[in-house]
Amino acid sequence: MILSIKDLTVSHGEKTIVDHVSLTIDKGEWFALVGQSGSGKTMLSQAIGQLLGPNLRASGSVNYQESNILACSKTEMNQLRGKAISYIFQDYHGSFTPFLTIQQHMDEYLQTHGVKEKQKRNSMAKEALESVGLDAGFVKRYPFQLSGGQLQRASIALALLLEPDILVADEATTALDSVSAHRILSLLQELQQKTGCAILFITHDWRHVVRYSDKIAVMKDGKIIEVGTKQKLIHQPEHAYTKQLIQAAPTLPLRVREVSKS
Ligand SMILES: Nc1ncnc2c1ncn2[C@@H]1O[C@H](COP(=O)(O)OP(=O)(O)OP(=O)(O)O)[C@@H](O)[C@H]1O
Repeated sequence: MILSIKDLTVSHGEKTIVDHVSLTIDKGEWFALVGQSGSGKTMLSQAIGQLLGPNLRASGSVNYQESNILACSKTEMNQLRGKAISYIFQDYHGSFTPFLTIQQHMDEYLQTHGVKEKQKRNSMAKEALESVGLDAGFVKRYPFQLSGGQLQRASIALALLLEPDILVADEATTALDSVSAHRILSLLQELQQKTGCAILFITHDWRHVVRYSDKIAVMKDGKIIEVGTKQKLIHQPEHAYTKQLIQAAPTLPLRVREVSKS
C-alpha cells in the first residue's frame, strides 16, 4: 500500500463536501474515482496533497510512508510535492507560468529537490521531454509556443520528473480530442509501468475507466459508496447508484450496460 486515507472529511463552513472517506491505494495501481459532477472527487484529490483553498477545512488522515500528509508543514509539503505526489489537471495551462521557459519550470522543481548541478538539471529536463515524445529542444520554449496537446505532454513530463509514487490525474484529458486523449493515457500507462507510480484517475469517461483502471471507487454526495476491482465493479456492481452510472454511460458497450441491470 502506498497511500491510506482514513476518515477524510472536507468542509466549507457548515457544509460537508467530502464525508468521512476511507480508501487505500496500492503501489503501481491505476485507481479510478468516478461519480457525478459535484460529488467531491476533486476536493478529495486536492485534500490529499494539501491543495485546498483557505476557505476549506480537511480532517482525518492521509498516510504516506508512516506520516500523515494532512499534518505536514509547508516546508515538508514542498519536499513531498513532485516526489511523493504529483498532479496533472484538465487545465494544464495552470501548471505553467507564461514568462518562464519549460527548462525554467523544470529547474525550479529540481532545485527544490536538491539537484544542484545545472548540467544535470538540463539533461534531466531534456530526458523528461523526450520520455513524453517531445523534442528535447522544446526546453527553450515558452508555454505559449507549444500546442495544447504538446503542453499537456509537457505538464506530464513536469509531473513525472521526480518519479512520484502517486500521480493524481484529474480529468487530465477532458480538454483534448479523443485521439489525443487516448495517446496521453497510453503514454501515462507506459510511464506508469516504467516508474511504478500509482495513478488516482478522476474521469467521467467510462471507456477510459474500463480500458486503464485496476480498481474503481464510486463517489456520491461526498461519500465513497462502492469500491472494487474493475472486473467486480463493472460486472457485478452492488450499489444501485453504481448500476445507474454504468447504465447511463453511452460510451460503454451495450452488453456491459445490460449486465449491470441484473
Ligand atoms: N473552493 C471551494 N469552496 C467551496 N466549495 C467548493 C469549492 N470547490 C468546490 N466546491 C464545492 O464542493 C462540491 C464538490 O466539488 P468537486 O469539484 O470536488 O466535485 P467533482 O466531483 O470533482 O465534480 P466534477 O466532476 O464536476 O469536476 C461542489 O458542491 C462544489 O460546489
